[in-house]
Amino acid sequence: MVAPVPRIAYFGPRGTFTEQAARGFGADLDPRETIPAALGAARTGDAELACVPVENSVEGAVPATMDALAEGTPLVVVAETVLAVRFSLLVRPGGGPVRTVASHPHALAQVRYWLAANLPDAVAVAATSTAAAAVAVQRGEHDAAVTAPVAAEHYPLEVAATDLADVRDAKTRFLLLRKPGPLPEPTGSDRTSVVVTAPDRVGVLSDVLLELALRGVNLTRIESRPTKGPLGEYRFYIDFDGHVAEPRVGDALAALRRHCPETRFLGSYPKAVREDVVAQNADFVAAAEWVATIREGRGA
Ligand SMILES: O=C(O)C(=O)Cc1ccccc1
Repeated sequence: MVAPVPRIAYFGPRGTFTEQAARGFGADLDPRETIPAALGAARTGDAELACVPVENSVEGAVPATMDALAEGTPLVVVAETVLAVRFSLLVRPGGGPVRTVASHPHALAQVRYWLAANLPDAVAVAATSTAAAAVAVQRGEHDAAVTAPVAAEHYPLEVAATDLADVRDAKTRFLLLRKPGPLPEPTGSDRTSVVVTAPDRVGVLSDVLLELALRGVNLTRIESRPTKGPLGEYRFYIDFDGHVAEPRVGDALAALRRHCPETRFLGSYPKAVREDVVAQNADFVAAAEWVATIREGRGA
C-alpha cells in the first residue's frame, strides 16, 4: 500500500510565494487565507503540516508568524526552505491606468523605489497576501498587484512587468511545521528555535546569551516582539546552530528554561542551506560520560 501524502496547509490563496515554498515540501497543498489559518489547520489536524513565511532578508520578521508560534497549541518546525523572491506586476488584460497597486506589506516594502520610479502616481494598498492582491485585481478592486511569478499561472491577469526588486537577491525563509512529535534526526547542519519570555530582572537577556556562548552555541537570530500584555514586556525569538539531541545544545536549552520558565521549544530541524557546524560535541559527550561514571561509583 502506498503511504498517504501528507497535506500541507499553506499561506494562500493559490499563487503566493508560500505556495512556491510548499511545493518543495510536498504535493497535497491546501491554501488558507491567513497565516494563523494555515497554522490552525495543523493544530486541529485538518492538515498534517503547515507552511508559512518567517523572515525576509530585506523586511525582516513576519509578525503574524512570530505571534502565532508563541501562542496557542504548540507547533514545532520540522524543515525550512529559503527562496529568492522576485516580483511580477499583474494587471487586468486591457485594463486602464494604474491608480492603485496592491500587495502584501513585505512585497510593497521591497518594490518601493521601483513603484516610485515607474508608477509614481499609484497608491500602494496592503493586501493579506500577494495572491490576495491578484484576486483583488481580477475582481476590479485594484488596478495592479505585486505578486510571485507563480501567481500568473493561477489568475487570468497580464504580466505587465517582471523582476521588480529594489534589492537584488532578496531572500525569504519559510517554515514547515506540525504538532509536536518525533524530532527530525540530527544532520550535522541543524538549527534550533525557541521563544522565551524574559522575566523582569536585571541581566536576564545577557544571562540567556551567555548560556549559549559558554557552550560554544552559535546564535543565528534574535528578534523581540511585545507579549501584548504590559507595555515593555517582550518575548525573544532565538535561533541557534545545533540540534537538541546534541549534549551542548540540550544543556543550553535547559539553562534557558532555568532563566526563563516560559521557554517554548519551536524545533530542531535541518538548515535549508547546509553549513556544517564545527563539531564541539566531543568534549561535552566525554565530560557527561565522566560524570556518569562518578554517579555510578565507577570513577573519580
Ligand atoms: O504573500 C505572499 O505571497 C507570501 O507568501 C508572503 C510573502 C510576501 C512577500 C515576500 C515573501 C513572502
